[in-house]
Amino acid sequence: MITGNIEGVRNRILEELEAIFEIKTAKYAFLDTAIVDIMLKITKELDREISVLVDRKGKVLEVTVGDSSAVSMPLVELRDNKLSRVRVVHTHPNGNPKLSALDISALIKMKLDSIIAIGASDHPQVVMGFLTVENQKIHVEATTPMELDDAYRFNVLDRITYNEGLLQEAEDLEEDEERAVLVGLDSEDSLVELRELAKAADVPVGDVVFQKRATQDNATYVGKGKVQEIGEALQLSRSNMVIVDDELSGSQIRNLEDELGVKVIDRTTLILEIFARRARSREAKLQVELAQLKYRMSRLIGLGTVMSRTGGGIGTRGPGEQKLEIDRRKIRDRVNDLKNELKKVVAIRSVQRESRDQNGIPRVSLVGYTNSGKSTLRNALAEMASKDAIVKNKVLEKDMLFATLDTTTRAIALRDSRVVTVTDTVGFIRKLPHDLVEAFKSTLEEVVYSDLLIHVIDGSVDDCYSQAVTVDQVLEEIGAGEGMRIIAINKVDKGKSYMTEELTKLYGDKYPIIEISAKMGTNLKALIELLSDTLPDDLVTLELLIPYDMQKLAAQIHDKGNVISEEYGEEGTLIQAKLPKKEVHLYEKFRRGGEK
Ligand SMILES: Nc1nc2c(ncn2[C@@H]2O[C@H](COP(=O)(O)OP(=O)(O)OP(=O)(O)O)[C@@H](O)[C@H]2O)c(=O)[nH]1
Ligand SMILES: [Mg+2]
Repeated sequence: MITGNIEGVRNRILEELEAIFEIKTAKYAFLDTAIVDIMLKITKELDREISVLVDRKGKVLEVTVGDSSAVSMPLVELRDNKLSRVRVVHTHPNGNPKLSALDISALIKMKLDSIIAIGASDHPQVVMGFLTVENQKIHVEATTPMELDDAYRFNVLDRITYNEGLLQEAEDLEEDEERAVLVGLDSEDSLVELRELAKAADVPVGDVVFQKRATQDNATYVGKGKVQEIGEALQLSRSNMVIVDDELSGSQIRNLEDELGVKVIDRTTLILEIFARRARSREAKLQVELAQLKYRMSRLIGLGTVMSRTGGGIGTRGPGEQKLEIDRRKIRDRVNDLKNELKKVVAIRSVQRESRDQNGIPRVSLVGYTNSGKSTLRNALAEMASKDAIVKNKVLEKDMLFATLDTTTRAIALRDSRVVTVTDTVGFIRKLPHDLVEAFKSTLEEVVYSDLLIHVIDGSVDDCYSQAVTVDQVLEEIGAGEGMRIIAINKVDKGKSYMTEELTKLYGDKYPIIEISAKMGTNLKALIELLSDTLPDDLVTLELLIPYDMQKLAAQIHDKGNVISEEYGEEGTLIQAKLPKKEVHLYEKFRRGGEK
């Protein structure tokens, strides 16, 4: 009996198909040539797919008209790690032998021995897909398209029994782990970065699909054909999630999810997710949650407008719409709570900042593209020049994006015993969602109020120039474009990209440039020297008379400042010295001529 979509199919054709049941296929071959001939002939006549179910002995169990997913499974018990002992061989009327997303999902779901597609054209080619095991996971392997003759010579049985062996040996096959297919339009570079972002969020990447086009498709971001390709990539790489390289509207997300049947998230959502995982201070956590909620709300509104445009008739305020309303209200409430809490935290912080201001300690901030080595540099400087042990508090330095989410400040000592604070900041990144720049403004406020910025650049990558420009843009945007700056070209131990020359052209006239390796400690002393030279001198010249019974104090002055002259008088030692401004109050009682 022929199954499937046989409506309107003439008896003559059905009879020809019936003949397939009588033809036995040799054990090792994928299908007998006579069967393939009939399948190809009828596919052409009907312009429909013909599908044949064959068991491992070469016996045909079913012949179906229509797509292969319509094949009904024989009653085979599918125990774990065992294949179904049947394979599906079918034609593709469009002539393309490549396995479709449906083919692959049938292979996996029915644990078929194999799925084999024959492109029905004047020059038919064959692709075979098999289940195998890779890294403790079920994996689909597909052959490249073969000529029919080669396909007949291919020993399918060998391959199947070998793979089944692998399946049986494998214990605890992991299946439900998240894995993503990345999709982008912009540039391949941007996709490389998206891959790094996915890594930072601990999401393995199954495959990458790129479409060169200038604008997004309003409905599905990429074009129709690409959506199908994404579907295939999902199946082939066994991924269960799509990450898109741009911001999507609520309706784009919904359309893609409908068509692909997996979770779809956009670049911003991914970045927010990473921020959420890395945020450590109360303030950063609040800011991230706020940004996430705002973003989610804007997507909900997107959905809402779609609904109200299509609605207006029956059931305009159906359960879906009401739920959206409730969601929106809940989010709005939470946003207000967060904003209030954030205000308090920010108030506390500005008090802290004021007290630091009064200390008169110059502030240095490390800025730079993510992964440029800011945290490594801050640690190295702190270790080298810290005055007390408390400063040893190490920050996360990982080869991951956004290892640092909080601005973390440490004190270090310069020449002349001057102390400066060095603040590590969040790494910048291209296409930083605007909401996020807003949300992080108070974290970056530190940067705005800094006396000097050290712009750390990973000089080992060719992308360094455009990364530096991105950083400049963000600095401009937050109002930190002016002011003193040192350009630190980092990672020189890894070798310099030719693009560092362009950096010299860009910055050479404006800022001092120094090449360093934060990791190896190369040139860090010189960097501290440069800092001492570049920062405004906050030393004050004092004339002091120190009584002879207070020689400890005299020793301290030698320690902390630069002694210009020293005379021994009747009442004590007359010292002229440069001392840090903030310590002036310690010597108030002994001052002679006052500040100079
Ligand atoms: N070879 C080499 N690697 C370095 C150097 N400096 C930093 N790295 C490495 O680069 C990676 C990133 O360093 P981080 O200090 O975390 O970079 P970051 O700029 O703080 O990154 P974010 O906090 O994500 O913005 C780490 O694996 C470091 O070990 C260097 O001078 N040479
Ligand atoms: Mg860092």
